[in-house]
Amino acid sequence: MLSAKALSKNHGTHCALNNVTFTVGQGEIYCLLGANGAGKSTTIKLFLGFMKPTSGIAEVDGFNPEVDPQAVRSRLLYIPETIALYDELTGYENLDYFARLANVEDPSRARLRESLSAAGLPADSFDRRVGHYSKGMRQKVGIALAITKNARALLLDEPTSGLDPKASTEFHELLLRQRDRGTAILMATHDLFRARQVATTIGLMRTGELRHSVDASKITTSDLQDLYLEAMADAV
Ligand SMILES: Nc1ncnc2c1ncn2[C@@H]1O[C@H](COP(=O)(O)OP(=O)(O)OP(=O)(O)O)[C@@H](O)[C@H]1O
Repeated sequence: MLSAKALSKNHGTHCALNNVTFTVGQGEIYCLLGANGAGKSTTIKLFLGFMKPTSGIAEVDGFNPEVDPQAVRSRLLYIPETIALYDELTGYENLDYFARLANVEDPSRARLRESLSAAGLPADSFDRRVGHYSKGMRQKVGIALAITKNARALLLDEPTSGLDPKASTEFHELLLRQRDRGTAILMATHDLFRARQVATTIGLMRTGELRHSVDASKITTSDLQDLYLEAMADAV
């Protein structure tokens, strides 16, 4: 579903991403781990078409965002560290607005409310202004949009940064549910322990390179931590 093929990105003489190749299939979670500046966000932005690769391709369901931006956008949902919502609108109104923007045809009230509920928002919050939502609740509106839109892939850039442990646990449980619906999930994170818990595959990045791609079911948290530290120490 998501396929990075020899993906490279330079900013002038600075190489942000160097020949990165990996795939994320339907029903898989691929977590990108790495120090600040390793190239995680760059990878995500290339799939979104927010920037153009210097070489290589970031394909979404066989579509290249440079060639078929509409086809790519209709398949993806992006959740950044802090999701941008209209604080003056309610959770329901935000979802309705963004669903229409995403070309969901005539999203019914019942469907939108079901999505908010499936994303773990309590019914009494649907009609409250989002300005009064916690950060965890705001991120859930993003998941509700993914559900409404039936997004085939989720791109997440440190989505649980700043969430308390309970909210973070809930959010990761939601991701597992989306995975089980067949969604392909690519997530940049600094949370090694959560990555080990939820990922199908973990990619360890440093200075623009994908140093290791690890089957999450075949590594202990302690071994992953050692591998991470080893890869990062190598960068110094
Ligand atoms: N628009 C830009 N112009 C120049 N350099 C950039 C630009 N965007 C990113 N970079 C550089 O590219 C490299 C990769 O950045 P990127 O944001 O992908 O890292 P990251 O792994 O997501 O880091 P973080 O964990 O801090 O979010 C960094 O050295 C960064 O400074």
